[in-house]
Amino acid sequence: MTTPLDRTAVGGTAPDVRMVHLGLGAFHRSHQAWYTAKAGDGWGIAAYTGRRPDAAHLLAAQDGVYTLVERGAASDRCEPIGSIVRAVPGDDVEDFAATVADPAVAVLTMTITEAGHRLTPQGEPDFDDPETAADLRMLRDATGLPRTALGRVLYGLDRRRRDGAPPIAVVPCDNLPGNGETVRRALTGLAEAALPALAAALPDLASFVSTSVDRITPRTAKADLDLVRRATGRSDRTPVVAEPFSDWVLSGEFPSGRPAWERAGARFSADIAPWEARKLWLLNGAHSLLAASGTLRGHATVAEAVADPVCRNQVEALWDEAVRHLPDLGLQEYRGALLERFANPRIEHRLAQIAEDADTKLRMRIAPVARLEREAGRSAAACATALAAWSRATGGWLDDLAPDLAADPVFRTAYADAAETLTRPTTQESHR
Ligand SMILES: NC(=O)c1ccc[n+]([C@@H]2O[C@H](COP(=O)([O-])OP(=O)(O)OC[C@H]3O[C@@H](n4cnc5c(N)ncnc54)[C@H](O)[C@@H]3O)[C@@H](O)[C@H]2O)c1
Ligand SMILES: O=P(O)(O)OC[C@@H](O)[C@@H](O)[C@H](O)[C@H](O)CO
Repeated sequence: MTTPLDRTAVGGTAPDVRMVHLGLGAFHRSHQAWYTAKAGDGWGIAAYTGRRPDAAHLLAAQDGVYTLVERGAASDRCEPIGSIVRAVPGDDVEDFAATVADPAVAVLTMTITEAGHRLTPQGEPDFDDPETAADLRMLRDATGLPRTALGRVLYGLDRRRRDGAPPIAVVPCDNLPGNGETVRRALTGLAEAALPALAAALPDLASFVSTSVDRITPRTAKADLDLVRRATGRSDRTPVVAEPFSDWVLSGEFPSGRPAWERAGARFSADIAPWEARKLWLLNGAHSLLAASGTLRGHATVAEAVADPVCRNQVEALWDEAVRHLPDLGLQEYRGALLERFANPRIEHRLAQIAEDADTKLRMRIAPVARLEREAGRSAAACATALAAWSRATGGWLDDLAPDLAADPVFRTAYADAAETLTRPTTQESHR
C-alpha cells in the first residue's frame, strides 16, 4: 500500500520562510533547495514558478515536500526534501512581492533560464523587448502587475524598499557568466527607467551574489513516479531526478544572513570567475556542442552522443581550446570526471532539452572561447565546429549569433570547413 507524500515524511514541522525563490523548476529542487535542506538550520523557502503554475500546484498538494532521486551509474537513492514550505504560482505577483518584502526573508534565489533574463547579446537590459517595455510602463505608471521575471523582482524589491525591510541577498543561479553582477546591472538599468527611487536605494537594499551552479538535472520521466512509489512506499506526483554530483561556488555578501550551505559542500570564494569559466566552457560548452552535433548524428541523449567517437573527439577538441584560457584548477581530473558524468547511462539527459534557447547559451559557452583563441592567433576550429553544428541543426546564422566572429575571415574559413566536415561521412561510416 502507498501513502501520499506529505510533510510527515520529513519530520512534520515546516521551517519558517526565510528564503524566496523565483523559477520553481527541477534544478532549484535538486540544488538550492537540497543544499538548504542539508544545511539543516531551519531555513524554509517560498518558491514561485516562472511561467506555468503546474509545478506549484503539484508541490503544494504535498506540503512542498518531494523526493530527490539521486541517480548513480549503478543505482538510485531516494530522499524526501522538506525545505520548500510554500509553492506558489508565479502569476500571483502580489504574493511574491509580499514575500520578498517580508523582513524575515533574507535571500532571494532565482532560476529563470538564461533567455528568461531578456538581455541583449551584450548582456544589458533589452528595452526593445516588448514584454520588458510593457512591464516598465506598468511599473512606472503603477497600472498593473509585471509579467517578466526581472519585472517581478523589481516589483518585489520596490515593496521591500517602501516597507523599510533590511537588505536582502539576490542570488541568481542560472548558467550565466557573472550572474550576480549581470542581474545587478540589469535590475539597476530597468529601475532607472521605471522606478528611480528604487534605483537609488538598490545599493543599500540588495546585495548581488554571483554563483557557479552544477548538478545535472534532467526532466523527470513518468517512469520515475513508479520507481519512487516502489522504493519509498509513498506516492510522489512530482519527484526530481539528479546525478549524485553537486557543486556550488558563491561570491558575495549576505547582509541579513543565509543558510549554512557550506555544511552541504557549498564553497565561498572571493574570485568566482575561474570556477565559473571552467564550468560554463567545459561542461555547458560540451553540452551545447553535443546537443547540436549529437542530434545531427541521430542521438537523443548526452550519454548516447558522448559514446559516439565523432562527438567525443569534438568535445575533446573543444576542451583543448578552452583549457588554454583557464588557470590550473585540476583541469585533467575535471575533464575525466565530466566524461564519466556525461556517460552515466541511467541519466536520461535529452539533447532536445539542452538545445532550447541554444543561441543565447552558445553566446556564453562557446563564443567567448572562440574569441580568446582568435586573439591568441589560432583559428578556433573546435569552437567553429560547435557553431557550425548549431547552425546546421537549428538553421541559425553565425552573423546573428556572433557578428564579430562572422566578420573574421580566419574564423569564417574554420566555420565553413567545419560545416563541410559535418556532412561528410567518417572513414568508418563510408566503409559500412
Ligand atoms: N537542469 C540543470 O541541470 C541545471 C543545472 C544548472 C543550472 N541550471 C539553471 O537552471 C535553469 C532552469 O533549469 P530547470 O532544470 O529547473 O528547468 P525547468 O524547465 O524545470 O524549470 C525552469 C523554471 O524557469 C521558469 N522559466 C522558464 N522560462 C522562463 C522565462 N522566460 N521567464 C521566467 N521564468 C522562466 C519556468 O517556469 C520554471 O519555473 C536553467 O536554465 C539553468 O540556467 C539548470
Ligand atoms: O540548464 P540549461 O538549459 O542552462 O543548460 C543545459 C545543460 O547544459 C545544463 O543544465 C547542465 O546540465 C547543468 O548546467 C549542469 O550543472
